[in-house]
Amino acid sequence: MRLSFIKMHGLGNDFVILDGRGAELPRLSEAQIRALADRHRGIGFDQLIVLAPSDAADFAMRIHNADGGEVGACGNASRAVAVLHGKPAQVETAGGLIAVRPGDGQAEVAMGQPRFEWPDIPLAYAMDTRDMPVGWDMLERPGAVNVGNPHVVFFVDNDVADVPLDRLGPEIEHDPMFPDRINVNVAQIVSREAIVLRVWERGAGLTLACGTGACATAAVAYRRGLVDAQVSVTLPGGTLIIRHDEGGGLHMAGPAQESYRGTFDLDDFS
Ligand SMILES: N[C@@H](CCC[C@H](N)C(=O)O)C(=O)O
Repeated sequence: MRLSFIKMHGLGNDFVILDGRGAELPRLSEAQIRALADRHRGIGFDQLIVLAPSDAADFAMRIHNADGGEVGACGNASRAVAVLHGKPAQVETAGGLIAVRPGDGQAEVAMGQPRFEWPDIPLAYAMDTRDMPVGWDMLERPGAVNVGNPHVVFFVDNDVADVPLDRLGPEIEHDPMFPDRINVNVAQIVSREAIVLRVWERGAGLTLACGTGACATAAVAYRRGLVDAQVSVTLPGGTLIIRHDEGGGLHMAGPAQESYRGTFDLDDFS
């Protein structure tokens, strides 16, 4: 079966989007998604995004990591989908309803309320999620939050590039403390308005940017009183603006672009 796809990215975090809003698409297996995600033998992407009709919103967005697993949220893909849709919309995700508003080559997303209760992250057992009494090597006392997907956030004094995230990221992602695994954020607070961030993404590894990681980091930093309600978060792929509204809801703004369109034969990836 031949399928059309749209390749997009947000700050270099890249996606293959299958648009099933008009016609029903076959459900891809985890093995098929992994094969498609392979950057040498497949198309290559960090996340596969499948758009579908929704009874609860304008449309639904299903998100799969490169390892095939389905997850609740993807900030950068939400902006990409907003740009593709071309007008404001409510979008149903497994992590909840979000509202997207596209602009010229960029989009804003109302991501909803951050959740800080330990069962909501989830953690394996009760713990203060504002300042967790745990550590891995030089990464200590993180905060945790669920912004539609689970994140742990470490703050470091030095350059985030000095942290061996390729080694510590997978170790923390798979720690039994996180029963659903976890996205691992390492952040440096530059000022009350600016954060520098690197992210090891659950199911995708090191990416050039993670929108939910930026939201999670801003939320944990704001909860600790380290930053103002609006902050810029600079990742290897570029900068996002994250804002807390008066009700505590998170808003993300930043660029997203289409790269190219193509087709593939699903039988080649079975
Ligand atoms: N790249 C994304 C996050 C994608 C999902 C994440 N890896 C997870 O497993 O929850 C973003 O921009 O937020």
